[in-house]
Formats: sequence, structure tokens, C-alpha cells
Amino acid sequence: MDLFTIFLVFSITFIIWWDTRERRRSTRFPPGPPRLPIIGSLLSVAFKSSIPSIAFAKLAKIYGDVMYVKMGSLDAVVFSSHEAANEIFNHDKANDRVTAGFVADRNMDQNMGIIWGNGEIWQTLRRFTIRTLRDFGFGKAASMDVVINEELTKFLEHFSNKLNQKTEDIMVISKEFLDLSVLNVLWRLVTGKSFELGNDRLEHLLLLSNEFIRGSKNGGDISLTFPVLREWFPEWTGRTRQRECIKRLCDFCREAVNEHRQSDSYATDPQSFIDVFLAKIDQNENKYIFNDEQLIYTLLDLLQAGADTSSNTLTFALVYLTLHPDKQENVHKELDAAFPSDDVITVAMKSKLPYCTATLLETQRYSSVLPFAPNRETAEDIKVKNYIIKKGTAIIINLQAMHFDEGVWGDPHVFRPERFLTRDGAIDKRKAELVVGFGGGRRVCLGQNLAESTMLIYFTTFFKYFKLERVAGGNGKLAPSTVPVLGLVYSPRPFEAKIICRG
Ligand code: HEM
Repeated sequence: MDLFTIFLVFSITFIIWWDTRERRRSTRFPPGPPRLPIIGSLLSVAFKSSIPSIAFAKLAKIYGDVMYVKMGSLDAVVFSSHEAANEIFNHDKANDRVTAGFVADRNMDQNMGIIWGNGEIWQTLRRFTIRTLRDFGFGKAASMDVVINEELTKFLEHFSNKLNQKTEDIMVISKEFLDLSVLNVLWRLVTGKSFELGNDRLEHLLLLSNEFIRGSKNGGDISLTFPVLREWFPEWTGRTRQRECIKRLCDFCREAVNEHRQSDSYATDPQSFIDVFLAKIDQNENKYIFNDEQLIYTLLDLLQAGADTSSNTLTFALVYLTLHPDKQENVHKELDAAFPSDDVITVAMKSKLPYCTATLLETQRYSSVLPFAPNRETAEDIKVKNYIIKKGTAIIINLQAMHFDEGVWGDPHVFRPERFLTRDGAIDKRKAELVVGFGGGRRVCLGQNLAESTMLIYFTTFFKYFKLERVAGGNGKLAPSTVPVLGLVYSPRPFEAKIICRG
């Protein structure tokens, strides 16, 4: 026998042994695409689409809404329908986050913060953060209205100045436009201070955060499928750069903490979330939860979760309404009828704005800025739909698949805010609940209330004062596009639009 024949016989024997073992191991696993040794189902995923959420959605049509996918060394079950996701959202043994790959690097291989924290640390920090932020007005409509409107006024001034500096009324609109202003709303509630718009250093920090987020694709990320490659090829896999981004963001949060610590009154007269946390650290209880590093990671969580998500969604709304002038006209008509004078728009006025609310819901659905909820993993063997999901299996919740489920939406690929309205023009609450962009269960987004209020006030006030028009024959590269820049969070591409001030 020559060497080639020996190799062939060995390979075939290995594949048959591996396949038999896999089948025996997985008799009650959910169905899924064929698996090969080492790479698992990666080829099946890659052949469907280069975008993981779309590839999984296509495979789910074949294998079902609870589907087992092995990718490299990652054992995962993908949930793709509302019914299946609700079951997992509410399962008390499916609340832990996966902490491998880029998450391990981000959290220094430790159990840190809220988004990627687990167990008692996550529960305590989440509860503490919600309660403390509420004391500073977070989640209370009246206090949020004031902060949001103050930051919005600064943004509109900044925007108008930029517009006035131009000889033409054509501008390139990018998400960076809104990032800092939207972050200011959150940052004020957290630190008591806001940033100056146009501050280069902060804009640079936001770019770093964005770069980190774009470097990870959650379900399809090489750092999860072959974590060892991150160790061997840190440059090529982007690990070195991601670690650098996180280090600089942590340094920034550390500076904010040190500034607050220098104030004599943080314990006696706390003015912000940081002050209350510092006072808690001084009490010296629960030191493994209330310490400087956990505070820094909690700030980093809020900064990263709050910065990109709301501003990206808002910028997508600007893109979609530039592409759909008829929908923009409906928004203008509703705003003109509801606010004939220069009223300040507040959250309490939402009931007067069903079409605008429907447009934001449709934007959240259509953009699916977080295509996946951050991955979770099972804390023990669990049973879902008569399938067994083994302890330690990654749970991938495909939010984008739910937002584009033809059985639910009929025409999911059409941008149509009207789908959220009843015949008499009110919001169809049952339909609205099918938008799952904030996730669900005990891990549901902590900032949902703030994000919804910020987006409503920014969106309506912007369109009250401005109209966006597509630039005829403009720079083709900068035409408004619905195709996002991929990453953990989808980002809109910069686009050129004609800005018309409305009386
Ligand atoms: C449009 C804006 C936003 C979207 C689409 C969004 C979406 C999400 C999603 C999908 C999750 C995961 C939920 C799950 O696992 O089921 C999440 C978690 C989280 N979000 Fe948001 N979010 C937004 C805005 C914000 C804001 C403004 C904050 C700031 C307070 C925030 C803070 C968090 C935190 C701390 C978590 C982790 C919760 C946990 O693991 O317990 N988010 N968000």
C-alpha cells in the first residue's frame, strides 16, 4: 500500500467513526445541517450566505426553528422563531452568556459587568444599576424628557451650524453624526456630565468602540468557532486590535471614576451613578462585586450598549425615509397636525404619534441592528420541544430571522410602517410585540425604556424641522443604502442627502 492509500483508508475510517459517534451522541439533539470532523457544519452555513444571521435563517427553513449547528469547536442551538425564542428567553437555565472568544478578551477572562457577566455578579450588578439609574431619573418619563430635549437642542444647533457652513444644502449623513449626542443622554444619567459635541477625543473613543463591535459577528465569529486561532494569529484575527480598543475604552472609564473619587461629597451627596457605586465600594461589603474593576466594566457596558444601538437605529430611519419619500410625507403630515406650533416633544405625546411610532418599529424590525441577542449558554442539560440541549451548548437567538419571518409578516422585505397600524390608525399592540430587537426574559435590554424615548424624541423633532431628499445624480458611492456594515451591531453606511429646512 502506498502512502496515499494509507491516508485515504485512515481518513475514511476516521470519518465513519466520527459520524457514528456524533449520531449516537446526538439522537435527541435538535436536527441540523450535516457535520464534518473539525469544521462541523461551517460549509453548510457558508454556502447559504456570508452573513451568519441570513445563513442561519435559510438553514432554519430546512431544519426547523430549533436547530443544532456545530461550527468548529462551537456546539450551538439556533432559535429562529418567536415561539421557540420565547421558550428559551424564559428558561431559567439559559440565562448565562457565552464567555469565550472575543468576550473572554474583552472581560480579561473574568466574570465582569452586566452584558457578559454571569451568575451572582450579573444579577447583583443588573439590579443595582437599574435601581440606581432610576433614582437619577432613568426610566422616569419626565426626567428623561428634560435630559433628552436638552441634548437634542445642542445636537440641532450643531447640525444647523454644519449645514450653514455649507454652500449647498447637500450633506453626508453618517451614524457618527448622532453617536455622541445620543450617548450624552445616557452619560448624563450615569455620570452627571455630558460631552461637548465635536470633541475629537470622544469621537475617537466612539470610533474605537465601533471598531471593536464591527470586529465581532457573534454567531459566525471565528473567535467563537475556532478560539485557538485567536491565540495563534492575534493580528490576523483582529484580537490585538480589539484588545487595544478595549484597553483604551477602559482607561477612559477609569479616568471618569477617578475624577468622581476626587470629589469630597460623592458619599454624602451623590450626584450620579458613579458616586453611588463608589460609596458602595467604600462600604467594603461584597468586595468581589463592588470594586473598581466591576464599576469600570459596568460603565463600559453602558457606554457600548447605549452608544451604537440607538444612534444606528435612528440613522437607519433617516436612510429609509430618504429612500421612501411617501412614508416621510406621512411622518411630516402627522407631525404638522399634532404640533402646529413649536412645542417641545415629550414621551407623553407618543399617543398623538402612531405613524411615527410605527415608522420607528418598522425601522427596528427592518434594520435589526442587533441581528443576534448576545449568545447565551445552557447551565445544565435542558429540554426544549422534546429535544435535549446539553449543558454548555451555546444558544444563538436569531432576532433578524424573527423580524423577517414570512409567516409572521407576509412581506418582510418591504419597508412598510403601516403594518403596525390598526384600521383606525392606532398602534397594533399585538404586532408591535413581535418586534424583538431588545431581546427578552431576564436578560432583556436594560436600556429599552431610555432607547425608545430617545429615539422617539430625536426622530420626531428632527423630522419636524427637516426634510431629507435623495440627491439626483449624486455620488453613487454615497447613495442611501439599506445594506448594513456587518458586525455585532449592524451600522448604516454614510449617505448623501439634500437637507431642506421646514419653515
Ligand atoms: C435601539 C437601542 C437598543 C437595542 C436594539 C438594544 C438591544 C439589546 C439586546 C438585544 C440585548 C440582549 C437581550 C437578551 O439577551 O435577550 C441588550 C442587552 C443590554 N442592553 Fe440594550 N439595546 C439598546 C439600547 C440600550 C441602551 C440605551 C442601554 C443603556 C442603558 C442598553 C443597555 C443594555 C445592557 C446593559 C444589556 C445587558 C442586559 C443583561 O445582559 O442583563 N441598551 N440590548
